[in-house]
Amino acid sequence: MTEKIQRILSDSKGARWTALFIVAFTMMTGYFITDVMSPLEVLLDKPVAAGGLGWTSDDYGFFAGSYGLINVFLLMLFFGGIILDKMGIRFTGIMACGLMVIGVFIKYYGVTGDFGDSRFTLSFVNFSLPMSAAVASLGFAIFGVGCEICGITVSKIITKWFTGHELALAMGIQVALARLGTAGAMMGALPFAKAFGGKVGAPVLLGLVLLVIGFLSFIVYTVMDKKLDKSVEEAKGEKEFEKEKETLDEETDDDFHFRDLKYIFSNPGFWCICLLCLLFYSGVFPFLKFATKLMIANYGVSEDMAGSIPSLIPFGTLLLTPLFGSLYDRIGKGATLMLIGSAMLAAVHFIFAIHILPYGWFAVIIMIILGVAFSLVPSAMWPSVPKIIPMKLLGSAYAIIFYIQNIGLALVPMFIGKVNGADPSYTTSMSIFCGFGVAAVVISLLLIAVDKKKHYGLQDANIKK
Ligand SMILES: N[C@@H](Cc1c[nH]cn1)C(=O)NCC(=O)O
Repeated sequence: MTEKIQRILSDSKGARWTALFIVAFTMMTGYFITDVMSPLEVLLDKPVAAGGLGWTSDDYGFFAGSYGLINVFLLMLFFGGIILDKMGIRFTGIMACGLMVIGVFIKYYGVTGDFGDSRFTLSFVNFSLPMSAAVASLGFAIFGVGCEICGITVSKIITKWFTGHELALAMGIQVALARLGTAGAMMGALPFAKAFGGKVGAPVLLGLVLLVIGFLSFIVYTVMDKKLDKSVEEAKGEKEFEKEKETLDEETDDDFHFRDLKYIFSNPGFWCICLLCLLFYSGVFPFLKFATKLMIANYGVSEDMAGSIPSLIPFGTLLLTPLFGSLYDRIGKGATLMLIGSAMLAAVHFIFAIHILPYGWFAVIIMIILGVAFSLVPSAMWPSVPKIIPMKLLGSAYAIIFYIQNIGLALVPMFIGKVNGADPSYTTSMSIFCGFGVAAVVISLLLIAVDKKKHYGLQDANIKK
């Protein structure tokens, strides 16, 4: 038995954890860029003459939501999943990293170029943005395509290496490292920009450099991926082994057929996860984009410290996501973890909406609770997908989930930007975020019921004894 277990590369603990850390680093640099401008709203809305970019809260909302625009309206994420299942991990990963770098380059040009007073206008839909916001949004939208496709690729990579091992722990650690990127951006971007004379471009340039290093590390991963495939091929010759590693063997790119997608679309558990993902993440990522200014406006936190409080959310998840992931691996109860996380999300946003205790220390406590919620749901949600969907369709399944999630990531910030313009007290926007939490609770309950009926095993441990 032991002899057989050593036969493919992913059975080596060292090899699979090395692979994980390499791709997790790439994702971390992507997450840094995703949120590098989130704490900078206070600089962006200063007039051009005062060193800002003269964006309104509406302009900023559009920019924040532009991340998901191409993914949603050009169905890029959907195609990304199919490309992943058809063309494989190495091709798709490199393509995604390339898109991220191009996108950030354009975004950097958007926030540093001299556009004077020029505006980008679509008069037939009554739409107008400062040119800097339009160019930065275009870059962010291209980056968003790359980052999301890279995300589904990394999820598939982890499933490929960790199925039958510490799958949820590995996914938890990847997400935790990604959050380190978010936390670094939330904490560091504003002080870094200020250190460079309040220049918004400085932290973006830093992100660009990190991203290029992340791209290089993905290229290193492709060497490991090739070696894993080779070891699987070699092991395939042995019938007995083939049977044992059925799941991994299924993952040959030739096995993907479009007609199989109906298996995904007709799966009720899959739809519950999609909806839960849309609702839960709409209550977290878009909230992060506005949280720094909320701290200044409603909790009297100084501009320099304001980004640090929301950064507690991703920082909290650093330890907790792997911890809850490991709990799921060993004890199970994945659907229950998602329910508890959703309930906490609703409670936190309710507290923000009703403005009780407007002190910085109280905001810190609430952010920590949100950090726990933000650990519970992802640590259980992402490793639950392979329990519902077979390996050969996993790329497409993650892509569809991310696609639906991106509808929220694109539209919610745009909507909230407008809402905050009309109601700067944040009561309306926080009530909307609370509504997402309540709806997520309802879907989590539904998921528990569907799991009971269909026996997906979401409440079962992942590690087979
Ligand atoms: N689809 C991503 C969203 C994202 C945010 N920043 C970069 N990508 C996602 O949901 N990833 C999983 C997670 O829990 O962060």
